[in-house]
Amino acid sequence: MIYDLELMKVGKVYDNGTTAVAGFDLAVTKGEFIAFLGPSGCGKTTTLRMIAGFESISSGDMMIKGIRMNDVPAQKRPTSTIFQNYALFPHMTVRRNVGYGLAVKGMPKAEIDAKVDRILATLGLEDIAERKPERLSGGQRQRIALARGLVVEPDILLLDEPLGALDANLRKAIQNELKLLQKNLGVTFVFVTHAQSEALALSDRIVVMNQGRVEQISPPHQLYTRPNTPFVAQFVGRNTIFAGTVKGSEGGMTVAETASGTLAGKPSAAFDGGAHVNLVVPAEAIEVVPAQEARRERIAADFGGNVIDATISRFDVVGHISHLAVTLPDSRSIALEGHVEKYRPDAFAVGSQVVLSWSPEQATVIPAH
Ligand SMILES: Nc1ncnc2c1ncn2[C@@H]1O[C@H](COP(=O)(O)OP(=O)(O)OP(=O)(O)O)[C@@H](O)[C@H]1O
Repeated sequence: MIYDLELMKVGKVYDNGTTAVAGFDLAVTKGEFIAFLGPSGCGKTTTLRMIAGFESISSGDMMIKGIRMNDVPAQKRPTSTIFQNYALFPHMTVRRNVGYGLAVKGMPKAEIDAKVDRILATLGLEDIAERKPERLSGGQRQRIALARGLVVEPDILLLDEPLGALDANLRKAIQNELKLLQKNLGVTFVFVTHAQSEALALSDRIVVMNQGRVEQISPPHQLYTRPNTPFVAQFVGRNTIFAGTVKGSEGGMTVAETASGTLAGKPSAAFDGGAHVNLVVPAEAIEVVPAQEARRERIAADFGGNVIDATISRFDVVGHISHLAVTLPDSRSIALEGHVEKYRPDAFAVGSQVVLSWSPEQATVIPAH
């Protein structure tokens, strides 16, 4: 199979000796929307720049449509890049900004005009075609940058935090537009972000990076519900992690002994008895029951043994949502929420005892390291 983009053990060591990226493996099919997600400094931008050709590749191979690109200069690669600041030319009209990439390639004017008109129409920019970008809104400038990237008909569009300069509401609106546009055009997008909500909302698959390495590559839902590593469990979603050692297996679930008792979850790999593991429990999976109502054994039976005692340490109602904080016996605090009908203020007073439980299916057991 020929992929649109392939990274094979790609690495980057900067001249000062900094290893920014190591052993990066990824295969992207045509039309996929891929996000690189990770904390500042994890190597997302470096990887994007190596794909674009703005940064040399220190080791490994990078292929686009089966052709090795390591030594192909940036302007000869079938990629376009959109930067966070959009890098628009302030003195040029929108139309000239969008057509610039075609003009430098020496394309005849009539052909440029036809392509520019088409992309301006696709992005709803016809009405501002003769204006200059400095007089336009952030959202409009973002669309112009997108038009400029797409007009050259790249195989792969590379986007470096392209929504970072927009305010929260506009960001949401443009996210939806971007996703629709990408699906309609069928162009492969590789997108860098440190905002997990953006990666989860937009991508077909997310590459989570940490200290120059790939931690996990998964579709959003899987990444959110089934983290493979302790880093991903902490970085994505709202998970509580219980460290423990494996006792055995029961009905396909791994049972582990933890400081909070014997807990069970779905294994992410095969574990031997005694193996050090982390049991990852998403906040969404946790049920809170007042202790006086709680018939502990019944709940333990219903939830495959997963029961922990806790104390309510905060309770606020915002609109129709109750926001709870519960304190575990080991002093950790977990923030939870639910409809006010489910978590009623009178039943969950601050200081009252509660029982937390979750179904083992919804917890994931991962290696501790
Ligand atoms: N030109 C450079 N020379 C030396 N080191 C660099 C250079 N550019 C980046 N680095 C280092 O490489 C590592 C990865 O940086 P990179 O910019 O790729 O991370 P990032 O995940 O994109 O971060 P951010 O979200 O802050 O942009 C960091 O340790 C950074 O300090």
